[in-house]
Amino acid sequence: MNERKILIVDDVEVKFRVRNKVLKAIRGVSFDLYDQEILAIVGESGSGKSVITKTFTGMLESNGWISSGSITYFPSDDEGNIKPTDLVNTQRQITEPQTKKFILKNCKKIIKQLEKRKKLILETSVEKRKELTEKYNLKADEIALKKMKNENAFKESWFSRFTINKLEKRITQNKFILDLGDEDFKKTELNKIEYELTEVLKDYTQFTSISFIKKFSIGKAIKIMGNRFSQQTSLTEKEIKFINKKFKLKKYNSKLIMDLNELYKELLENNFEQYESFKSVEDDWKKIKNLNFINRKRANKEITKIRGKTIATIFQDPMTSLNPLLSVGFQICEVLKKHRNLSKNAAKKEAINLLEKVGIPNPEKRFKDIPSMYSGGMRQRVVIAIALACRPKILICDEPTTALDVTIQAQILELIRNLQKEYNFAIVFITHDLGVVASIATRIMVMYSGQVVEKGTVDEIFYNSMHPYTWALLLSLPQLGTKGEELYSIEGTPPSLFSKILGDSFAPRNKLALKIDYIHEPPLFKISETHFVKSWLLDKRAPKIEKPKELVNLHNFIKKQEGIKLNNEQ
Ligand SMILES: Nc1ncnc2c1ncn2[C@@H]1O[C@H](COP(=O)(O)OP(=O)(O)OP(=O)(O)O)[C@@H](O)[C@H]1O
Repeated sequence: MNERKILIVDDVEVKFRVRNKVLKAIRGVSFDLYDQEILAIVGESGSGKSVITKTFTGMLESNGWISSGSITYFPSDDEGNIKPTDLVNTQRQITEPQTKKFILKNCKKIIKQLEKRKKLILETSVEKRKELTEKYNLKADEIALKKMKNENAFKESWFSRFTINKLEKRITQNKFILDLGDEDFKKTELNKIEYELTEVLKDYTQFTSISFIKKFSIGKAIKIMGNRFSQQTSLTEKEIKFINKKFKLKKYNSKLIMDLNELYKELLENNFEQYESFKSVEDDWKKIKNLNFINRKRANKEITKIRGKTIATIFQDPMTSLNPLLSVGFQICEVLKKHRNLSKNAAKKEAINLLEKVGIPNPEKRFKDIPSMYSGGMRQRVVIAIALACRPKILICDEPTTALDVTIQAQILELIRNLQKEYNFAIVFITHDLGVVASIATRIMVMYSGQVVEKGTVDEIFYNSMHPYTWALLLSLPQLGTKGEELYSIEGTPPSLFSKILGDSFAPRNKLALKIDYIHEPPLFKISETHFVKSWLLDKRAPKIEKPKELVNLHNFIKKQEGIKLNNEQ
């Protein structure tokens, strides 16, 4: 495997706006993609396999956004120079105004609610709590009585229904105060609020837009502070006056300004140890500062270039990428002319060459045919030819063989593998079928409810997997089934991504779940340089669990099987 990283994805979170609610589809995903490797992403439907790749192809739907994390892409140009590109920042610039508006509105709403809760907890004394409990218990009784006594009238009267609803709502809202028992409970509740506040502020800061005049004064204040921090010299009287007047006294409801104010205090005391924190705030500032019309246009251009040219995608349904009314040859030529600046004749010659490369018989003749005149497998070959026309550095294969029958599936896999060897691009191969990736991948990443739960080389995943979810995926391999018996399937369903997931998201479906799985999220345990597992079972204190017996001899079993062949065993 080539050691050069072509993509670094670090702690990425993706959210979607769905009918005024927020769904968190990706929850802190990190991985590296090496040049020329084949990385497979496996997991059930909805685990986030497609969404994570859309973050670097710039194809996130307009209701989605990357709420935190970084994605750096290191493509090399024709001269072999590498120019790192910050894909998160580029995409942030092109987030739809409507989505941006929603993010800010939603953040403001949550910040307000959290601040209110925090204030309530801090201000509510034991006596006050008692008084409230009595009052609301009384009200609750009152409502129950009213409902019971006057069921019909309640149904008919809009006003009484309205009042009772309002009262019930208020009781639920204040319920957590009534439930606030001892000081410890109060402290945990406050910690939770603080955590949630930092989370929303992360989003808020990234999408806040600041007026030109404010931008100027904040920018100048940051420049002054930057100089003082790096030179380790005190602020002059004039500088203090400027910051106090123009910036410090202003209340911008933003985390960045709050952080800057803290750092300003440190500077006033000549404490220069906070330089690192200052630099990270300065980085955040650069992102906010750049959110403007010109940069939006520039980012749009850059994303189109990346999307079309250097990172290409093949989808499950070839018709997603093909125009049914235009000839296949014309469609390939268009790409060649646009992305490789070829003349009409040269494009035609190259298109026929590509059709031949992907195994279309009689390419000169088939050049003029429209997609419906091709079979499913042949159409997928055409899509691969279009992807190749762009000379991609990364090829995303999103379930490219799922809709095809088994023989065609094997042929397409073979084709992708051969082309990868010839053209030396990296592949991210998405599938829910571990059997398919076994023969093609160098590394496998297992995803569950928007997180990576295990990643390793193909050998590590097949012969030494340690996460119960990976075991379940392996056990569902059709090749492991016994004739006449029902195939293994994972019980239950993944959690809703609309609400916050506490602890290990797989716990409710995992028979081996420990108590801690329901409380704390497990960290990613490092097993080897290439193998990582996100499960409390790997903690020193956890009971020793053996993997299912069916998987113990998987090595021998696979060797005997026709269906699966690991990539390194060819
Ligand atoms: N545009 C969108 N709006 C709202 N939710 C979305 C959107 N796109 C994806 N999601 C949600 O994000 C989650 C992850 O979706 P994703 O398509 O990545 O799953 P997947 O693992 O690729 O599954 P599949 O194999 O079914 O494609 C799902 O819960 C999905 O409903």
